[in-house]
Parts: sequence; structure tokens; C-alpha cells
Amino acid sequence: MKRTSCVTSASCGRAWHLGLFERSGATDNFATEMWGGVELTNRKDYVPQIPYGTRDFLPQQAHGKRLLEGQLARLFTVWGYEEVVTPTMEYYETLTTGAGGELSENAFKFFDRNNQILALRSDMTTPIARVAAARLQESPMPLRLFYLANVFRQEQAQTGRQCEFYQAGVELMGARQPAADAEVIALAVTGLQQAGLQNFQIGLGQVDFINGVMAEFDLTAKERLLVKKAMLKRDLVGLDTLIARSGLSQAAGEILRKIPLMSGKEEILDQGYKMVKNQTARGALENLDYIYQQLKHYELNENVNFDLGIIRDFDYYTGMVFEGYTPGLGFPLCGGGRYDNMASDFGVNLPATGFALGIERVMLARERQGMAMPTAAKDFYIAWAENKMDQAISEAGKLRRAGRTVELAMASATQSQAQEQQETKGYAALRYFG
Ligand SMILES: N[C@@H](Cc1c[nH]c[nH+]1)C(=O)O
Repeated sequence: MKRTSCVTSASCGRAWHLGLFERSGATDNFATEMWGGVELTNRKDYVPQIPYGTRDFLPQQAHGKRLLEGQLARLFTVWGYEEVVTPTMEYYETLTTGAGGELSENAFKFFDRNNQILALRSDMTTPIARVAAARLQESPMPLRLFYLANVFRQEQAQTGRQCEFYQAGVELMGARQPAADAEVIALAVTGLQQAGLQNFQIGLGQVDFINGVMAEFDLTAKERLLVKKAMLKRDLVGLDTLIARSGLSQAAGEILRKIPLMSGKEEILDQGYKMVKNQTARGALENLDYIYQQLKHYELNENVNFDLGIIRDFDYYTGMVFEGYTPGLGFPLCGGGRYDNMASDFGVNLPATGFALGIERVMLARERQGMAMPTAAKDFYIAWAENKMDQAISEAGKLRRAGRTVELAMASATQSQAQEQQETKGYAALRYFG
């Protein structure tokens, strides 16, 4: 039904109506209705829009989101991570310093009163690196930080990919060891498992593998960038065209064509060693091997595959990179990697690794895997006859203190009306004071 409604008793509700009135210049579009003793005012033909790429979470979805976030927050906490909260907006310069590239280009930008350029955070890794560099340098290292936050990027919106979206993530800072990389991957896998996902895989790559391979070839900086972009999009046709145009030897072209297809278990590392002589690329394979062996100790390697063609779409990665996928969802559930240089852009040497998981994406994947959206408990509906509200209030108090979910009727009702209200609202039981 195309209409909006709100409760007229709230002062903001009145202001809202006034806004509508001023806009429409007419009052006869309003209709007043009574529901459960509450007056509702509707304007029948007006549907206020929300900005492109944003969404509302209705009660059930908001409940599911809250549960998932709570579960992840608990998980991160028991792994020794501490929550940080940063502003929704940052100086644009902070974002360009940390993330640079497309991430800051895609940011929503605006001005403050002093004409400073601000931006809605387009990533949480940069604000966390800023906080770590500016405020937490004296803390014992390594830092283990986590966040639950909304992030904003101007891009083409689609299901599971909005311009405003929610992330749960961790950053492990001040640790150069590959053991730190293994820990964050293990945490990502555990998070997806605890979210109830049945069927997902982590693809694990290393930016130095591709960088090392390309360093051996006679490619211009622009060609290298284009090759990476084609690999990022898994655009094999585009990659072919680039290779043909670049004048690379046949052997070199074959290697580049093969990289996006190199995914699988440990045999992929053997293939990699056979394929390349370059020390940087071989170092990347050793690094991946070490991380994978550690994941075996976590007993979480089953869900992890090597995928040497993974290129994440941010410039800041300097080592291992990973993405989590599940069938039926055309974009990653989570992603992350090592980024050793970001904090030094803020003046501090703090090698780091981390990941973020897309809350809406995990919710969508759960739904597509047939898991029911969790519903909030609705224990008691309490209704009352004329002059009996006092007793109803005190009963509601008792039940609520005992942890039960209780809704208290706002107007008197007969027992049969009360029963109907209880059923319509989906409460398990009715307490009626007559
Ligand atoms: N910020 C990255 C994830 C990440 C966290 N740490 C390292 N990488 C993202 O939004 O995908």
C-alpha cells in the first residue's frame, strides 16, 4: 500500500506533518485513523524516498543484524580484540593519506563551515590506522582492535552491495609475523562458521606473487596496472587483449594468463614454484605456505584455498590477501590482508593485517542457504479493562524484570479484543486484567 503513517502524538511527528502540509499545500490528502486507541495520520499518495544505495532495516532485519553483530563482537572479544569507535566522517585528506586510490575517490564528500573537505568513511582500516598512529602508539603491541561500523562508498548499488553498508572487522597492528596473518584468517573463518554459513571458501593470495612475476617482464607501469585491473575483475578476455598488445614473449603471456586460474590446495604452491624464478614471487609463496601450515594447527585449513589471482581492489595491501566466497553470492562475504605501510603514512611504523566482513552479505547468504531470519521473542501481551491499567503495569514490570518480552496495551479492551490483539501481534501468551 502506498502511504506513509506516523503517530501524531510525537512532536517530531507533528513537525513531519507540517512539512508535508507545506509541501502539498493541501490538507485533504490527510486521513485520520484509529488503531488500538492510537490516532494515525496518513497521506495516501506520498512515498518519501531514501538516498540511492541506502536501505531501511525493518524490525526483523534489524533484529537479525543486531544478533549477528553481537555474536561477532563476542567472538572478537574472546580472541583478545578490543572495540574502537571512530567518527562517521573524517577529513578527506585522512582518507586519501591512508587508502588513496579508488577508495577515496568513491567517498561521499562535503564541506564543513570552515570549508574543510570532509568525507563519510569509505573504509574502516584507514580510520583505525589513524587512531593507532595518533592515539595508541604507547599501548603494548601488538594492538588487537575490532569495529562494527557503517561505511559509505559511491558505487553502483545492487542486492548485497549498497552505498551505505555495515562491516564487522578486526585490525591486528604492530605484528609483522605471518602468524598474525594466520590469526586474522582463522578469525574470519570462525566468524563465518559461527554465523551458521554451511558452505564457504576463503581464497588466499599474495600481492607480491603477481608483483614479482611482473617485475621480470618488460611492461610499462600503466600496463602493469591494467593487467592487475583485468585480474581484479577476472576479465580473462581483457587480459588476453592486453598481453597481445604488450608484445610480451609467448612464455611470459602464458604465465600471466595462468595466474587467475591458479586456485586450489597445496599443489598450487608447487605449480607456482615451478613457474617463477623471481625471488619476490617465491618469497610470497613461502609466506602463503607458512600461513597455511598455521591454519592447519587452527584446524581451519579445510575452508581455505590458495588463489594466486586474487587482487583486492585497494592499493594499500602489501602481503597476503584473502576473500571469502559462498555459492550463489557474486561478491565476497569478507576480505582482508596485510597492509604494512598505511600507518607510516600517518608517521608511525606499524605493520598490520586485518579483515572486514560484510554484515548484509552474511545475512543475505544465510537467507539464500535457507536459514530462517531469527525473530525476537514475544512472550506476553498484557491488556486491561477500564481502570485496570495499574495492575497491568505492575505485572508488566515483574515479567520484564524476569527477562520476558512484554508489550503493554495502550488502551482498554474487552477480553476478546485483547485476545485478537495478542494473536495479531504474534505474542505467545496473553495476560488480561479484567
Ligand atoms: N578495509 C577492508 C578490509 C580490511 C581490513 N583490514 C585489512 N583489510 C575492506 O573494506 O574490505
